[in-house]
Amino acid sequence: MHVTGVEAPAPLLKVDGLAKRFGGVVALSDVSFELEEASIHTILGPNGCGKTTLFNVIDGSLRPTAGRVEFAGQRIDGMTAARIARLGIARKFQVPGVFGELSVAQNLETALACHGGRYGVGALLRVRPDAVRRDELADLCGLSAKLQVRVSELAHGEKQRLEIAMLLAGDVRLLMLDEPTAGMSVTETEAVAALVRQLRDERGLTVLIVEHDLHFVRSLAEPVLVANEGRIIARGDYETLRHDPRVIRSYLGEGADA
Ligand SMILES: Nc1ncnc2c1ncn2[C@@H]1O[C@H](COP(=O)(O)OP(=O)(O)OP(=O)(O)O)[C@@H](O)[C@H]1O
Repeated sequence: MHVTGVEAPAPLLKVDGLAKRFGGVVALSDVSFELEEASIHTILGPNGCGKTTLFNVIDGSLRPTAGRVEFAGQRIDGMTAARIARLGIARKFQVPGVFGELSVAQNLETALACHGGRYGVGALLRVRPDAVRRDELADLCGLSAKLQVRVSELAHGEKQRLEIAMLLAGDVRLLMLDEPTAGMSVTETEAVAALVRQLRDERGLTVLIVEHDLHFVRSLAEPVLVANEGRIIARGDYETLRHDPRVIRSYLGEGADA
């Protein structure tokens, strides 16, 4: 619905006509979509459909062959990954990027010191940790009772949540998560879904997730983008999309009871 005279808010992320080729391989082809601020979207799609390439272009790891990416009204394709990160885009890879030999507290303090930007690497050890922010992040990822526990002793799901909290030590507006629930139990998966919703509801974060776990996508109950052969072929809520013949043909398969 469009109400005359009422401007829709500008999207936080705008992807327009994006294409990426690797020699003769077309990884992305005319991909366009927008993400509103404080929204959660999941990207579903078969292996090789271009999900990772899309993340790589958004976070500046790759330059697109054509098209543009705008973040908070600013064109970012072509910027370095470091500059894009400073603008407020954070990406979590599938394998938890945490320091196993350090405690939960030390991991969070390291992330805070790095994102502070005021300290050189050498000063990291001398800087007095911001205990208030550290404890706030520990609380966010549900690890307040495990601050002194060595991270290698945490469960897989706890490590994943810890890394998300570490990313939030910086000023993040868009969080990109690559299969955050891979290898998790149902309980752990639900804890990640709750955390993602909390980040959106309490911090106004925009979250873009690549995920194959349909239980997670379903329990999240947020809009889904379906990718196939380098294109976004459908967008909507999962309960509608799972009956869409294009989505069944390209991803879910006939007879899927997802
Ligand atoms: N650096 C590269 N050089 C050549 N081809 C590439 C490169 N990166 C990706 N591709 C190709 O681009 C296409 C999209 O790959 P991409 O990794 O983005 O898909 P994906 O949806 O993330 O797959 P998966 O779910 O398996 O991770 C594939 O055909 C892949 O082989």
